[in-house]
Amino acid sequence: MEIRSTPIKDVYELYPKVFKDARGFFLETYREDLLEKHGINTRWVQDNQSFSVAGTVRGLHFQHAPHAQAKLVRVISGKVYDVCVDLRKDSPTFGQHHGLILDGEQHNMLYVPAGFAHGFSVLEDAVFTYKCGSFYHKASEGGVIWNDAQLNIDWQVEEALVSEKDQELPSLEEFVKQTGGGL
Ligand SMILES: Cc1cn([C@H]2C[C@H](O)[C@@H](COP(=O)(O)OP(=O)(O)O[C@H]3O[C@@H](C)C(=O)[C@@H](O)[C@H]3O)O2)c(=O)[nH]c1=O
Repeated sequence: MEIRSTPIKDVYELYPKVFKDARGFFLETYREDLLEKHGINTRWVQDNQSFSVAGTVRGLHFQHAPHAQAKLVRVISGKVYDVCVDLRKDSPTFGQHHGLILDGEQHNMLYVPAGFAHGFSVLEDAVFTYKCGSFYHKASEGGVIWNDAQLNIDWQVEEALVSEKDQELPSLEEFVKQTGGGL
């Protein structure tokens, strides 16, 4: 597995080695020792899975401290454009995002630290799965609107299918006011 740093500190892309043969393929989907080499010592406590039709956008989500979640995200089948947004107060890259294609061919992953909002758009019907470093805590859920003008994320979908809950998320500007500058 190759772990690559990104323009945003503490965010990593992971590319597992995929062994293909006549039966199909094999890959390691999680290696604690390799993540530890990058200072990632997250104790993963919850795994989630969702399925989304093409055109869906889920996000941008986070949980407030003390229930903030690191996430290790990947696609089992299909293709998404996955995005994390740096919302760490005082981070030099606050408000910047990192996006990449995750798909069921490369089986690549993104490590999203706590302090980031996360979301994805679905380019081909996708089964999405992720590990979480903290349990789901409904009262701590927060987010930023997916199509925020300041964030200016190119989601690569024409007509986005977005949940009612996600349509009501605040803008980045409102989020900054509410939180006094970030997470
Ligand atoms: C996230 C989550 C949701 N749920 C429930 C709440 C709700 O009734 C139903 C669907 O929840 P949502 O609409 O929030 O699901 P979804 O929009 O897929 O939420 C997820 O989006 C991506 C982008 C993330 O980064 C995740 O952390 C998570 O926030 O599932 C749980 O029971 N446990 C969980 O951990």
